[in-house]
Amino acid sequence: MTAHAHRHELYTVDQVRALDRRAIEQLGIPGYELMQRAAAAALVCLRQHWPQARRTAVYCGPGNNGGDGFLLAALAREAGLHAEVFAPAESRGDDATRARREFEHGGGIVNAWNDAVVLPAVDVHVDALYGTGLQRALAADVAALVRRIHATGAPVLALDVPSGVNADTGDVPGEAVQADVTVTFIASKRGLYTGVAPGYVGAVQLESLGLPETLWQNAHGDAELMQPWTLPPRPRQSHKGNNGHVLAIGGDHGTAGAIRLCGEAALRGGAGLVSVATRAEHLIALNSARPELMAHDVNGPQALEALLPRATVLAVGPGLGQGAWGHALWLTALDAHLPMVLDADGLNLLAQEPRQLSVPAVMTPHPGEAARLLGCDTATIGADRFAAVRELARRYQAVVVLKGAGSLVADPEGRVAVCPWGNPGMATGGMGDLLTGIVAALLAQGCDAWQAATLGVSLHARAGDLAARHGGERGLIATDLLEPLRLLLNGRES
Ligand SMILES: NC(=O)C1=CN([C@@H]2O[C@H](COP(=O)(O)OP(=O)(O)OC[C@H]3O[C@@H](n4cnc5c(N)ncnc54)[C@H](OP(=O)(O)O)[C@@H]3O)[C@@H](O)[C@H]2O)[C@@H](O)CC1
Ligand SMILES: Nc1ncnc2c1ncn2[C@@H]1O[C@H](COP(=O)(O)OP(=O)(O)O)[C@@H](O)[C@H]1O
Ligand SMILES: [K+]
Repeated sequence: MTAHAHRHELYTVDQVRALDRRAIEQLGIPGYELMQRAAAAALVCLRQHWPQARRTAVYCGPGNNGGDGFLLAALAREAGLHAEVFAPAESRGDDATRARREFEHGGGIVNAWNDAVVLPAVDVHVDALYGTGLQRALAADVAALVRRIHATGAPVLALDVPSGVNADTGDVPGEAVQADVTVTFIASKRGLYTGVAPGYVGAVQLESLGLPETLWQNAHGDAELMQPWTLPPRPRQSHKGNNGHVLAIGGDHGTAGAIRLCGEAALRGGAGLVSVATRAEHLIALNSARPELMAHDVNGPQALEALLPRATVLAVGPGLGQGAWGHALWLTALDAHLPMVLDADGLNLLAQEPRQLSVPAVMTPHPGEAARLLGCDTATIGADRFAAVRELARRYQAVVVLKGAGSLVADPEGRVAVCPWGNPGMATGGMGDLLTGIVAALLAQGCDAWQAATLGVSLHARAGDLAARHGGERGLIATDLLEPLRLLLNGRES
């Protein structure tokens, strides 16, 4: 393991607990010392982010997260800051109880919390209510406290995890603290990076608490955080035949846009040739809008079969529909045994008619499509996106992208990568069609399914961020991503 390689790894709560135990038992560092180090690191973080802050309020829960908070308050007082502590519950456990006493022995006062308490005017609120031990939705009185904290408008530093966020899954079963900064200890918790959690964590800062690198050796996480990379430059002698031929299949009546976006993204993703198999009525518009696309009138399976021998990768689904035309093309495409990306109605048809996919295959469901494929509702998908994406990959023996904030990619063996890029400007029609085209183009250029899916997701999300940086999130449209995508693909923008 290279230095700090664990920083790219994401851990489950159980794995984090095992690391804590390892630090205590194998390195001989007592839990209370870890708590002291966490508090010290949190104070440094607070002063870095809010150097002018003089008045703070620290909200301490019953467990060790609350213990971190008491010790932070004690250190803040020693450093000359005003730190007012509110504890909605009694402390439990030796370390948390000891931390509370240490704060009180230093002259600190612990204010009980009830609805009548008036929150002081502070520069920063510190959330030490719950960390990795959160078991369920915040109780009504704590949820009310959280709302009152937010209503003050002052910034919030969350210790380890914003309270109310499930650090394992990224789910928020009730109310949660909306942090500006989350300082997280020892290891990155996987739940902070996907689903609704990214809306609560703010900037995440990992503090390793001075623990030696040996702690993480042979203690791999459950998932990996994607790192920015791209394909190497093309060989000078490259010709279009070396770069694959994507055949995009879709665009039923009224949905020509979806298949055009997919095709254009495959071109900008570097495919050597891109053909589109679609309805006759779309040909003129497609040809005039993007002459580089080879648009074919495909009225049924036979016409599609005629195109298959020249294709190296299929992109199946954007605008395909679920009618007789779409279904017939879908069956023909799946029987072709070519590498493929399956999206949109390609996935909806699969949900209705489950079958084995040829290898390599990449599936790109959003949570709604994932729910149809797994026969559950979208809330179940959101409650544990890691479990959902793994189950899809296992069941269909494909690489699966579960889209949405913090997109996940899983392979059938359970490997998972998490995308830290992307923004809400991308929540607009057509963005998914682009991803399908990009992943197909990468498969066409020789990537395996895992590489194509992870690189495709990362380039797509980073292109979204680059486009939003220039023009803002609202009003961002799918085609805005095509030029930044090309820059990123060629390593021209980081
Ligand atoms: N271990 C270490 O070495 C280090 C740990 N560190 C810190 O410890 C944190 C983990 O501490 P923790 O395990 O004590 O869990 P924590 O989140 O404080 O809560 C547990 C308490 O809350 C309760 N409870 C849970 N959910 C609830 C709910 N919704 N509503 C009401 N109650 C609820 C639960 O009670 P129960 O559900 O069991 O009845 C239990 O009493 C970690 O995030 C980090 O900050 C650092 O100091 C570095 C070293
Ligand atoms: N809030 C967000 N943060 C990050 N990425 C997002 C967000 N909303 C949408 N996206 C991304 O945009 C794409 C939307 O795809 P999809 O839902 O299939 O849209 P469409 O079907 O309209 O093309 C996905 O890649 C998704 O991850
Ligand atoms: K917290």
